Amino acid sequence: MTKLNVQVFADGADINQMKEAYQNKTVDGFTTNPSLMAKAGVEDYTSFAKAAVEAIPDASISFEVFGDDMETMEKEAAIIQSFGENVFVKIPVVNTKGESMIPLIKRLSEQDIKLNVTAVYTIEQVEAIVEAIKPGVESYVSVFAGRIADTGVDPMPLMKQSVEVCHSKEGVKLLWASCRELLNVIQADEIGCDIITCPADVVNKIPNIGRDINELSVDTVKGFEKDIKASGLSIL
Ligand SMILES: O=C(CO)[C@@H](O)[C@H](O)[C@H](O)[C@H](O)COP(=O)(O)O
Repeated sequence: MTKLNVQVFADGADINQMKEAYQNKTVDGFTTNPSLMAKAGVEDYTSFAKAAVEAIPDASISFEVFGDDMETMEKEAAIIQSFGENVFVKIPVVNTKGESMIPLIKRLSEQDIKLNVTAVYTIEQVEAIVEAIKPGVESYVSVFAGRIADTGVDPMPLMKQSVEVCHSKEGVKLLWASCRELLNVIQADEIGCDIITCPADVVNKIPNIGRDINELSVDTVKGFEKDIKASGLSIL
């Protein structure tokens, strides 16, 4: 398989899938978010996070605050940070009212809290976040490339510029969020992006990287043949 420089994280909140990916060493780290936790049926945030950290004691794992104001987020950040050394606290760059969370990001980073700043869509946001982070504190900037692509806009120019800005500060890594397909892993790798977080279906396709495309026609018709046999259908 082609050697990747980009680190691949698993994006999800299914504890069994997370444990399996950790044990099989298929990914380098993990990210969760409130929507993924709801989808996975998480019933108790703290129990879920503690169980995840117990199962994954030494790989990066991000948990997001739920609050919508800086005071609540700051209290939640202290709790999330206490879950483990390998935990990154996800803070959105703005709240639901569109208010900037940059003052909080600066305050938390100054306390050496490892942050994953999320919901990032513009180079101005990337610049402000990187400016707010304390040099040397390991931190991620999560740019939602897939959701940008969902609007019909090519995210690549922003991702390339973001690599430059993030790497201008010691400790800051660019994280490609909302990955849509395996091709995004290759794109992230080629531009020098540090991390891409992928849903399980993309993680499962990683072994396909470097596969000989010439084999695919025969494989495809074999698949059709299998389904024809299973269906019992015939033309003649
Ligand atoms: O942790 C992060 C980003 O740091 C991720 O969980 C991030 O929230 C997710 O990749 C995105 O929310 C997924 O986006 P989408 O596929 O739902 O559009």
